[in-house]
Amino acid sequence: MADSSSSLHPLCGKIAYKSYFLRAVDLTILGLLYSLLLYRILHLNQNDTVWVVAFLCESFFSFVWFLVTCIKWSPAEYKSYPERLDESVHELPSVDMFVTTADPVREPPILVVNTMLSLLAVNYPANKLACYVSDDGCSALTCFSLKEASKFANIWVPFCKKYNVRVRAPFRYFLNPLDVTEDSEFSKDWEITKREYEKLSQKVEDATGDSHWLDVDDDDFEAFSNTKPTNHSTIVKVIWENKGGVGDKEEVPHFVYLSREKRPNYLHHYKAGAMNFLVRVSGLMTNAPYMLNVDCDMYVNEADVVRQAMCIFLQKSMNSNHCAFVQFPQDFYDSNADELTVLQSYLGRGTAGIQGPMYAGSGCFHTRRVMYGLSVDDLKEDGSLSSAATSKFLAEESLARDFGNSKEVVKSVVETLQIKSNPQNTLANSQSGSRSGEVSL
Ligand SMILES: O=c1ccn([C@@H]2O[C@H](COP(=O)(O)OP(=O)(O)O[C@H]3O[C@H](CO)[C@@H](O)[C@H](O)[C@H]3O)[C@@H](O)[C@H]2O)c(=O)[nH]1
Ligand SMILES: [Mn+2]
Repeated sequence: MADSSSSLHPLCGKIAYKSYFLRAVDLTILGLLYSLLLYRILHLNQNDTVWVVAFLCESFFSFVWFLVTCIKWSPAEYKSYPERLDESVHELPSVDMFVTTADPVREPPILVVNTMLSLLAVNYPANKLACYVSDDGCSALTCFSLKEASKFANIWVPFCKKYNVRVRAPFRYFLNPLDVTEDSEFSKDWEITKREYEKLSQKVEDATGDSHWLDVDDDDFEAFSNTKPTNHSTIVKVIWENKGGVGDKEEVPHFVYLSREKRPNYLHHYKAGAMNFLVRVSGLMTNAPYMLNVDCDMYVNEADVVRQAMCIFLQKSMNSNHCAFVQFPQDFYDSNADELTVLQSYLGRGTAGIQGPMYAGSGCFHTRRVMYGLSVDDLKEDGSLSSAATSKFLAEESLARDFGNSKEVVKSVVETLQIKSNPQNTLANSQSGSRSGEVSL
């Protein structure tokens, strides 16, 4: 699907931050720690409990410092060049974007709406993206808010792309007042978009306080009647389907609301269970080879995020199977998260220099094949399955054991494992009969 020419300009590069001075500092501290331990051992008096406890604590700290020194030894960072993507990749691959939410009170719908809007507005061909929101709260209010937000998306997404807005979550973007010296067309558009966002927020707020809107004769919310968050059938709703042509900037990506079946006495496995469900449903609907997961209380703060991830996945100077996931660092605006910055800049860069970053949950792109259990050893140079892997993964029994009885899901898994591009089904078809748990998962 994606093909990159033997371009002289790489799509990404690893920047090393090796520093002999920092290495010397780390080694000196390590040396001092070990001499302290030696001193403790030489003067160890079995009866002095305090001395023994101090020795044990210092031993532990020295061990941790040894690990930290190893991790920080060759720090590095990956830099991507998304501006080179179009010249070296003929056709960008599709990406399924997953948002998980669980509770409309702890995670207010306007938050989820902002996460989803920031994802819909990223710089990437809209017909290559699909956004799926999994709602473990089975909340009609969340569904209603997302439906309203999808109307606003038709204004917000073109606005972001026209003016190359950096932060594409409206609640953050509109925190900054309009600079009056801006050109008039922009300020007019800005005012209109802001007004529309305020209308949307007001609608969501009104609906939160008053459930009368639920009585409205709207088929969309019928599925929520007589449901409890812990006891209900599957609900799948295609809120917006992208039917536009290739590269039309004004298009909004596919957008689907899901609430997986839950029953009392059945473990639902929290976010992991929701992700599992998202992978299966998206496999039936869009089956993109890449997927991104974002928690509903986060948003995309870099519009080029998908293109940046693709630079790393599609870098041809490396083996095409070299990369299983791309993890973006998380940033927090509402808490004092200095310790996270320290973690990211020291340990994050350190692990990036060794093999790659650690998986940290939200903000991570995975290849779908890796999610289905493949590893580099199962693949040939060209990315196809080795003969051992073919018999291991494609045998009927192992497919049934790992992916269940649904023939449709198994078919989509086989297509993914064999990298066969499936003919684009319309979302509405794949959703047929799904109103109350009839989807075959
Ligand atoms: O039954 C559940 C419970 C949680 N969630 C969702 O899972 C996500 C994470 O849950 P949360 O309770 O917010 O976990 P945190 O500890 O805040 O998040 C940390 O742990 C998450 C799970 O590993 C990672 O995704 C995050 O990046 C990491 O910051 C949220 O979007 C929730 O809505 C569900 O979908 N279903
Ligand atoms: Mn959280």
